[in-house]
Amino acid sequence: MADQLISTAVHRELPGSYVRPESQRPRLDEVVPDAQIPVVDLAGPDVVSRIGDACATHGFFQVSIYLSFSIHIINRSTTQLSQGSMVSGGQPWRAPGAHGRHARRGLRLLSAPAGGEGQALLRRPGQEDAPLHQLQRAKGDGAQLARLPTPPLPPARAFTLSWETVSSYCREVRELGFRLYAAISESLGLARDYAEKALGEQEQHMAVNFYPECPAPELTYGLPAHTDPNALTILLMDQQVAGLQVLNQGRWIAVNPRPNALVVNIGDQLQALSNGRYRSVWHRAVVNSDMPRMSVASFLCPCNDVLIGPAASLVSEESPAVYRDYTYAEYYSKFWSRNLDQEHCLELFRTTS
Ligand SMILES: O=C(O)CCC(=O)C(=O)O
Ligand SMILES: [Fe+2]
Repeated sequence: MADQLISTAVHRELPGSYVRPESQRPRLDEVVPDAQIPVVDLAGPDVVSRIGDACATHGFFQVSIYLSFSIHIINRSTTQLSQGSMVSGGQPWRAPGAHGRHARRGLRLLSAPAGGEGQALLRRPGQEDAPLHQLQRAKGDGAQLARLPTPPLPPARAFTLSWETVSSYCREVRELGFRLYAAISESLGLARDYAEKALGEQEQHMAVNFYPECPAPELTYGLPAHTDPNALTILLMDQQVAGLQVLNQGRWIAVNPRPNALVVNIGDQLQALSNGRYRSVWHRAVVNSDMPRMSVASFLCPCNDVLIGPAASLVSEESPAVYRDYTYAEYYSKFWSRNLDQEHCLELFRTTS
């Protein structure tokens, strides 16, 4: 038990508490199945302008990458999980303490059986070896998770990964994030180190999302529509099972997994910094009836007390500041004090002029 990362219930019937009211269901028949979000090859031509275009039009893109060992292993693990096999070896996952204060909030373990509701656990430093069922539910800075009701938690599935694999994955994704910050800054006409400096010392949070197969995907969500409150998110998706959907020009489009690619999206803080030119768009995860799905999200988060607002050189008489300055701490607490699928949280920070 102690070395199990994820365990969850498999429901044969969708429990009533997960059934969404008619008006809030995903309407899967209206989703565009084969739309493409932009793909950027970091080793290819015009990287900066392609990233800039993607951030302005979709807020989402896929980056083709060379699959390093750690990315490959994690990729294979998430995919094998959906195929029903176990992956084992080395130490279990634990809070990435090697990143010290960058990982203050620990590793979020989130299982969302068949709904926007689910088990939410936060593995804090010092709790690494606690059996999953004994972990505290998230509190304090993880308050957003603590709102979720607890489903039964039999140890149905598990996998373990070595500590070295997880920590080198965290490091590589962080480096990729900083490369992307540089390209994003340049595409806005800012110095290449603008975003990295303006957002202060970055925390890196990771979420492992596990979506069990669901008998009635049309009645519920894996993760309801939301925007990401942080600056930049890098998502490793199951290679076999689609589930991520993105709102584009008023329609939900399915993001189909690509081999050797990670999905990147602009979070609310880069929308603010770009004075609204780049978009932190609504996205959601749906479940499916045949296979479970897993995704691993890495969130680059600004320093809590740094002042965030539109970059000065993007503000002019013709293009006044769309948002007021605020600290990330203020933003973050506002974000989680509302329902996720209410209005875009940045609207609450709009300038009145
Ligand atoms: O599982 C997915 O595809 C989406 C995950 C996500 O949006 C998140 O963790 O914020
Ligand atoms: Fe998200």
